[in-house]
Amino acid sequence: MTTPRFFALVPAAGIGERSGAGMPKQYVDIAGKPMLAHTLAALAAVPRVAHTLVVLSPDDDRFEAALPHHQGWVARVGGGSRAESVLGGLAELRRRGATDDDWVLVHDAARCLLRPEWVDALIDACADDAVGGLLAQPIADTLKAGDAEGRVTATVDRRDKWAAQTPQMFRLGLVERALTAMGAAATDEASAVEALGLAPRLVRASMANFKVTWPEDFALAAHLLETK
Ligand SMILES: Nc1ccn([C@@H]2O[C@H](COP(=O)(O)OP(=O)(O)OP(=O)(O)O)[C@@H](O)[C@H]2O)c(=O)n1
Ligand SMILES: C[C@](O)(CO)[C@H](O)COP(=O)(O)O
Repeated sequence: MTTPRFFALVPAAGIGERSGAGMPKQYVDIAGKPMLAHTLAALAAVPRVAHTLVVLSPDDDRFEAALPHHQGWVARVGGGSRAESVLGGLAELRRRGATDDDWVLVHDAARCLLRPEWVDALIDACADDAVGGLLAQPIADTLKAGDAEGRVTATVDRRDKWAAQTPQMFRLGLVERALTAMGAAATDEASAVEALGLAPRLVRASMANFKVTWPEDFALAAHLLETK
């Protein structure tokens, strides 16, 4: 049996509607570079990652101008949901030689605060795991359920709750089967794997690995990148 390799897959085919940026948020300039460039630089600094594949929308006409010196793998195989974009990327990894047993670390383009040491920690924790796992943060705040009027309907027991982050690391064959079965309803890879009856490993991460989602997140990300 050949030694499994580690590939990173970065879905970057979203439109960033919640960000209010008026353009796909992965191309918004943060601390002097497009958000996506920060994300890719962190993954490129992990020697165990053999290749990183960026998944763009088939309509993307910004990538080459935004990242003119990029030399890594890029494919315009994104879909209408994050899960479809990841599935398109997995098929592309196969076309480029990846096989069922290789590990794939799926990481949101929008988590541009990623640090190489967090990726290494995930790989160290999961490389010998039968299922795989994800970076995640135990919930520190009291957790509320709310209704459409913005009123609390319940306080949710937070003791076993974690906020899922990325990268999420699974074998190519497993994550492809899981996402194919669950489809667009899968908001992350782990939930699709869970639906197969498996229990991904939770690897404690940092709050700083947050996903730039809302308009105010750009300033926070810029501050953290400028002061790191
Ligand atoms: N059809 C999609 C939707 C999302 N993504 C990617 O999945 C990651 C996480 O998604 P999210 O933060 O929700 O990004 P957007 O979908 O762009 O944002 P929004 O939901 O606000 O439109 C992002 O890197 C985004 O580019 C993708 O590749 N393909
Ligand atoms: C994958 C993810 O970042 C884990 O928290 C999250 O589920 C993505 O959700 P989004 O609605 O696509 O931003």
